[in-house]
Amino acid sequence: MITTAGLRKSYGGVTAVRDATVEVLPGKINALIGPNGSGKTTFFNLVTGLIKPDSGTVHYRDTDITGRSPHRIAHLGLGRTFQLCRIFPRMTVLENMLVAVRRTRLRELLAGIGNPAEIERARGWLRRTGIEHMETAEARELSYGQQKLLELAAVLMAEPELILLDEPAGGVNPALIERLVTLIRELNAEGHTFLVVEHNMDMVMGMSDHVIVFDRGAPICAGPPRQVRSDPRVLEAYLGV
Ligand SMILES: Nc1ncnc2c1ncn2[C@@H]1O[C@H](COP(=O)(O)OP(=O)(O)OP(=O)(O)O)[C@@H](O)[C@H]1O
Repeated sequence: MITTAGLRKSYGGVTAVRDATVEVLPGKINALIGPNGSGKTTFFNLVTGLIKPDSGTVHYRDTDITGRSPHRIAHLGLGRTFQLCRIFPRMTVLENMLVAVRRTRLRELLAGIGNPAEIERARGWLRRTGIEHMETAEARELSYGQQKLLELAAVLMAEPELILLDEPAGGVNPALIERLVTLIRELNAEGHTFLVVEHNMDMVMGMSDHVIVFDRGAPICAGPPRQVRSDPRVLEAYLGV
């Protein structure tokens, strides 16, 4: 679904991503793992247009999206969350949902806010993420885990085909992680493809179909969890053995 070829990004003397030729499989739960600083977030930012590569290409299905702006890429059907949750803290939960939809023109945005059909759709996603009872609360009143669920619910308002999650379980309590995994599995069964960056290995190995491993900016192996888990290159990357 996403194919990158020879993707590269450097910051001064640091090469954050190098030789990244990666395939994100359609219809699957794909995971991207690797030690701290191995280039996962930079790779996400390159794919979603937040930063431009020094060289290499990114394709979404058959479309070359290299260097396109984030909103143009989002319009094609890519939705993403951030490692440090991005919501509007002083807006209510429902308002966060209504401003999140895939609209860039102010007129359309304002039309969505009072639109009963949009409000119903927003409530539907809040129900699915289990935070519908917080609808009128300001987003900052939610626990960190609930804020991450809100961010995902807001992403779902745009009905993305591919959903990229950056450390969805980071700082989230085990009960909410379980809810999140169930939701990811259900959404995947309904046709959404996932690419998830995550350090929680139990979560990654338990739910993913395809795991891509980065080390020092480059992909070192990819495959089903069982294969990746026993790959000596992965053990070396993590343990430095
Ligand atoms: N804007 C930037 N300026 C300078 N260096 C950067 C920048 N962004 C990333 N880097 C460097 O690039 C490398 C890869 O960083 P990146 O955040 O992509 O790794 P990561 O695998 O997502 O790490 P983590 O698991 O800790 O989130 C690191 O050495 C980092 O310090």
